Amino acid sequence: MTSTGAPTAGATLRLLDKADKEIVKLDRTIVGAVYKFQHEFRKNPGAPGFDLKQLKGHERLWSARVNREYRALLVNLGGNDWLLVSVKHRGHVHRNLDRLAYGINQVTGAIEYVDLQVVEDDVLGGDSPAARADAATAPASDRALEAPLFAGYTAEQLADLGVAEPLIPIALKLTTDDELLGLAEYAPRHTGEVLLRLRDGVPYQQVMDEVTAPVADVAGGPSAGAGGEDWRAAADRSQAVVITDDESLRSIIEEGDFGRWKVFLHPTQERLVRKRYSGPARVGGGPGTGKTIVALHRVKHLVDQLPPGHNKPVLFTTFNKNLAADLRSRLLSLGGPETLDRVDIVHVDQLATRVVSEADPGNAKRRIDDAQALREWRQLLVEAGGSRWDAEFLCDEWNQVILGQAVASRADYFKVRRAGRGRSVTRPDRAEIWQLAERFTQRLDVKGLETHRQVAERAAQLELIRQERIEARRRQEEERGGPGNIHAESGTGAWLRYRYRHIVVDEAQDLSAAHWKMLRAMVPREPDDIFLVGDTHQRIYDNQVTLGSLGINIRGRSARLTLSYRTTREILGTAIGILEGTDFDDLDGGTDDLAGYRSVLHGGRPSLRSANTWDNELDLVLDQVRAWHDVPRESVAVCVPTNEKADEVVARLSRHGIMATKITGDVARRAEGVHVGTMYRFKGLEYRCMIIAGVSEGLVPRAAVDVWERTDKLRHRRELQRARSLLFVAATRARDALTITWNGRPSRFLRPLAGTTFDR
Ligand SMILES: Nc1ncnc2c1ncn2[C@@H]1O[C@H](COP(=O)(O)OP(=O)(O)OP(=O)(O)O)[C@@H](O)[C@H]1O
Repeated sequence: MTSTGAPTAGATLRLLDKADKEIVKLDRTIVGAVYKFQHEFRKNPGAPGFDLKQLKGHERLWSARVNREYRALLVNLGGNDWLLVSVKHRGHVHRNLDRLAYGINQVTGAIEYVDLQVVEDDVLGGDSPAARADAATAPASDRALEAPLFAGYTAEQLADLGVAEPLIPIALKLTTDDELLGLAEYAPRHTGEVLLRLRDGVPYQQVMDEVTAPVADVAGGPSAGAGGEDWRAAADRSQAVVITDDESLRSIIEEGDFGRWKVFLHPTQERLVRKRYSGPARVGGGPGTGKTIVALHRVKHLVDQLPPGHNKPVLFTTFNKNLAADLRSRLLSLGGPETLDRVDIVHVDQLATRVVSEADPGNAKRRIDDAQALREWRQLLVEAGGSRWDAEFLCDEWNQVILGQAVASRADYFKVRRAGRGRSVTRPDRAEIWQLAERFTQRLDVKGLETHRQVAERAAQLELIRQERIEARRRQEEERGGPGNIHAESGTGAWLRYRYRHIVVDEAQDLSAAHWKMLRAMVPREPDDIFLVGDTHQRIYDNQVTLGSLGINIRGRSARLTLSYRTTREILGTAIGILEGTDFDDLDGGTDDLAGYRSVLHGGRPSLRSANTWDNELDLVLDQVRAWHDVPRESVAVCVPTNEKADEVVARLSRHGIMATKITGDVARRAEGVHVGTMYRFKGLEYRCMIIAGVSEGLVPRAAVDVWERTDKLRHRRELQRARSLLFVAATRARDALTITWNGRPSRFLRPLAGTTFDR
């Protein structure tokens, strides 16, 4: 090893993705020494205590002393710019100098580091077939024992896909899935993704298109970085984070997996976050692919581009109050108060309420949701002595047709198109329905009630009027050669302007047409105006829209994330099984699917368990929760189809000394004990261990749904789809373990999982 005239000024220190995972496994005292090390190293890497040395035979790899026993391994990016790739015992470093491999990936252009000794010893197990086969001394007969998993590919083909070069010989010798999963856990992330996709049987070209091409693009094409000279630029393309203060490393290490999203964006996520879009953009993708993470980073990115000020030109909105509260705390953790100060975070119905209250400050009506509105319809029909129409149909007609298309009069209702409504109605039918709708609105008025949908429609209209006024003024001023979109409102002297400069929407699949109309009118049609993330496979409210027809044109600005960070491959397989045989839309009149959806995480198979009665099923739930005794209670959830069942689960767990809390609209993430709730409540949340109970025929889907089969086939299909998506959402909340239980007949949605082990 050559000693150097190491620099004396302060240094930039970055941390490579996965080095954190290695550090976290070290003894606590060593982790403490690493914190101290990074603090001192950033001040002066040349300080004698570090004994900074270039490793023998390595052009860019250096070692620095963390304590007596441990060494930090650092890649020098040029000058005083360093990348921390590993912390290892000094004995290991000395013994394995020729086994430490690093370089710039020829395809992704990112820096990768691999300790081949660790791969063989820890990942493959020193005596695994692959490790044995890798050793030059291994007898040929051993190597022939099992067929290698990637026998059908050449080293060159794997290299073209971007598999880390030093790992290719090992990859080609892997013979079991356990070895492959071990390698994927350790290897640079892209390598793991490629190999797992190939192993899943995905054709070579498809892996190239779906996994490699999106990342190769980031590097500016497959050969970017091939010269390998510009290591700083390569570091920018790598999954690495600059350690700016003492807290940054500590927060990654101590928050474990929960803190990684803040720093290690996948290149595909990063690109979506930073891109300039010429108009509205949409990011789709299956559960747990980081859509919310992308939305959070996007908001921060937009704020970072703003000129200084004290206003809030960025709106960050989502479907409900709990989710909005969650976005607020995560944005605070990501960007600090400076970011939060420039962002209006509010859920979409609250936003609509704000608009309506501003226009009509005296309005003291109480807002009710769809379920309460349906109850009002039922009562109205009882009081009216019945009708040919049932409450569900009328409620839907009122929401989708009368409110949805802003039908203001009887005459308009006679003319309105009812596209997408399964049951056709004649002119006399329309007269009858209109009369009932009028009675319904009067009833709400008298009771001082207003549905969220009514508020959203009214807000949309108010915002459209406001937008027309702004645009009219803008045109006038342009004619006069005046300024942009700030205008004195006639008569009042007040300034009238667009409410926001950028809007970012999470859970976009559940917003209604009225919500979109309102949002569209709140931002000028300029680049980066609307950025929405969502997954139509997770739509659990009946709000199918075509964004293009609502003035939100996402054509050509639509992307999809496919790598799940939450769910294991095993859970994902079960969840996808639930959706079998159904089609989904893309929010814009086309179709969407989960092609390429995958995970590199690995865990136990979901357990499917049946009981004779609900009471016995409650015992199964209790046993399962007890079996997860080593998991913090707050990371365990039980999800059931009805409120009553949620109460019963809470009661059963509590009776046996297990703290449990029912999650409601007001209580979610921070509730103490095991979280219990109906499926709707779990939207957007995640847990380490999850039980979905009560998945019996008659409950999932509700028995009432099949009534539509005879009278309204379209509606029947929609209701089934919604129930299926609800179960899908629930199943994909689980990070590590999933148990599904039922009593009596299992739900028809579990049928595609028949191949899975059903435990009795
Ligand atoms: N780049 C990343 N690095 C580490 N963790 C990540 C990354 N991206 C996402 N995650 C983690 O993956 C999990 C899922 O992310 P997120 O909630 O954003 O997914 P989503 O697509 O919005 O999911 P859903 O549609 O199910 O609500 C979270 O725990 C998040 O912290």
